[in-house]
Amino acid sequence: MKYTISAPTNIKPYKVALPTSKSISNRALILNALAYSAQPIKNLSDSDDTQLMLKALQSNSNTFDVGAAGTTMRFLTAFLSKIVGQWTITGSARMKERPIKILVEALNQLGAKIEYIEKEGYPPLRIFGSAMEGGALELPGNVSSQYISALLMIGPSMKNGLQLTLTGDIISRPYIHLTLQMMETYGIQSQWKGNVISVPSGVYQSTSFTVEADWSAASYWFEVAALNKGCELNLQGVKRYSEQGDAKVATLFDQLGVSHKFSQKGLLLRNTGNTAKNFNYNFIEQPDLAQTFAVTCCCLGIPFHFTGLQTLKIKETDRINALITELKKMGFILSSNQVDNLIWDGTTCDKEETPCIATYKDHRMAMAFAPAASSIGSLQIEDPAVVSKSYPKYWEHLKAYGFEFSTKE
Ligand SMILES: O=C(O)C1=C[C@@H](OP(=O)(O)O)[C@@H](O)[C@H](O)C1
Ligand SMILES: C=C(OP(=O)(O)O)C(=O)O
Repeated sequence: MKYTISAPTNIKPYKVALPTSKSISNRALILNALAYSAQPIKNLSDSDDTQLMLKALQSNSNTFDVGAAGTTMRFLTAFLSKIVGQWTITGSARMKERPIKILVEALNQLGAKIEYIEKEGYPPLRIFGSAMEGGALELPGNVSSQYISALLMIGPSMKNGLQLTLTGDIISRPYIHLTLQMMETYGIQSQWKGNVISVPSGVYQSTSFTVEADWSAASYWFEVAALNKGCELNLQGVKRYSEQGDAKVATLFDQLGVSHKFSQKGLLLRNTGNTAKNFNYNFIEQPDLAQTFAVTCCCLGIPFHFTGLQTLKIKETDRINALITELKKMGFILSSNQVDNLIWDGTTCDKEETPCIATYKDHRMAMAFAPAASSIGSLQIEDPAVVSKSYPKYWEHLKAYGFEFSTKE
């Protein structure tokens, strides 16, 4: 299925009921389970990734399919390792290509027993769960922070707690801080000094928890504001002092012609039209924002140099190549060292008349490209249902704002 999306003809102020964060929801579900808490989590995300976590935690089966949900795969692998029994965990075809060896080796060193069912280093996994000893461990911090968050959350349940020494350049740090901060909400205080994180052995306390709105989802609305002259939006539910690293989107978009103001009524965005000449940024702490910025900068004609993208190749798709291929259809020639950067120096080529954007089973490809209809008139988005991974109501909200849609099978 494909959507053909056309730019809104009438720009009117719009209030966006943002979805809540899948990252926070999935941590809350694991911490609630570890705390044996019967208290409900308020505002739990309606995303596929969170619904898959919920289903797994409520299931009586010993086999789990987590689809394309990275956090669900990584957090559940650690969680199941400390529960006595034999478990199988699998996922989508792409999940079977996303590495998990660092986490598996760490868990095995801490006393778990995990085997690869198909390819060494990748899901599916067979987990023989048991009580874990814990203790000191060295772990690369430069591949995925999700391995670290997964280990930290089960740290208190290990006999000797956990002392993780992170090696290499630590990526996605805000997600690790988010984990530690949520563990503290559930009664366990850890320490992060230099590259060592220490978690004491202990017992989580049951608590009520409310999930806040998702700053990564908010980024697509900053893009809408940047690409529509006269645009005024009111984003509901985002916290000003959030632990979500993607909250950085608000100040970064100043350079892309969007002002923001926190008020009692919500976060107010306004198109100012004042844009920078170039945009250079290191996305090491906000990897999920890279696609939003690449598409916005191209549409605004702002050359860019992005660094810190070393995790993009192992996400839902190889996001570096997906961006290069799809932006070319819109007339923009990008380049990359195929490791950690993405550059647009302003070079253009002929644009396809109505570009048909492939989404590679990646929700963020669909969400980042759709607002580009405002700058090129119209475009097509393939497999639009992918957005349900983090933001199921995205299309409904874009329609309500004024984008026009037609469907093709
Ligand atoms: O912990 C989390 O909730 C996440 C961590 C990040 O992954 P990496 O640590 O693999 O970069 C991020 O890209 C992902 O969307 C969610
Ligand atoms: C990378 C992402 O998710 P995950 O790694 O949890 O699948 C994402 O949502 O952009």
